[in-house]
Amino acid sequence: MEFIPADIDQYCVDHTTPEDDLLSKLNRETHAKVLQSRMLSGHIQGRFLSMLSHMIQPKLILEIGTYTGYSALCLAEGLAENGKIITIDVNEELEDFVRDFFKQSPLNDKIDFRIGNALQIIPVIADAFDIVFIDADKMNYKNYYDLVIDKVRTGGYIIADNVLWSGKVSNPAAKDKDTLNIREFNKMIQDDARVENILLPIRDGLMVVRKK
Ligand SMILES: C[S@@+](CC[C@H](N)C(=O)[O-])C[C@H]1O[C@@H](n2cnc3c(N)ncnc32)[C@H](O)[C@@H]1O
Repeated sequence: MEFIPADIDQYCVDHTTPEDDLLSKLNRETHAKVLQSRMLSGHIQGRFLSMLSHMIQPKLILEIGTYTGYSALCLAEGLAENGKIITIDVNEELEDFVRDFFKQSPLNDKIDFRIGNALQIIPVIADAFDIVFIDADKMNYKNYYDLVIDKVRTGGYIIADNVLWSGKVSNPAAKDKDTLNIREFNKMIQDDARVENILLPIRDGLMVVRKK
């Protein structure tokens, strides 16, 4: 679902810094070779994640849901010197594809790509995160949030993707499991006194949360 008219969307694209060659190739190859290519963040959201990362200059980013690595590469662009991004995905079938793209990036040394279930990997990470990007299975968004909130430094950020779920969140007739999960997640954030938050209608909706 498009939230803004196609001509305005195109105008935004035309007035946004283009993807670099590697991201453009990754975008193309994901669409040509990988199932469910809609999951890739894409140009505008990728530039937004990169911009946020440059503003925050994080030392440590956690990404939950690598897919083909597009958003990991965008987030890595703003890392502080000696900064690192840990990105986790459960899908081992994509591992070679993703590692091949990471190796072509000058940021490869800053990317710690882990294959496995994020629910099991996050509890054994001891460091404090400056940014967490939640972009995996929707039924576990609340669990991911609970797992990371104490590991985010004060003043750090959690960003969650797809929180508008193609607009279904505001349609009372939509009662499928993922919609209910995302709705509950959004309410949980809205009611959490430990954070302040803004829901931005970028692509499928980004919830940006700052830990007080
Ligand atoms: C929406 S895609 C991520 C897109 C990517 N962040 C981007 O913007 O290009 C969601 C990914 O989450 C992964 N995933 C689902 N459940 C997971 C889990 N329990 N642990 C780790 N990754 C998981 C899927 O394999 C899939 O690749």
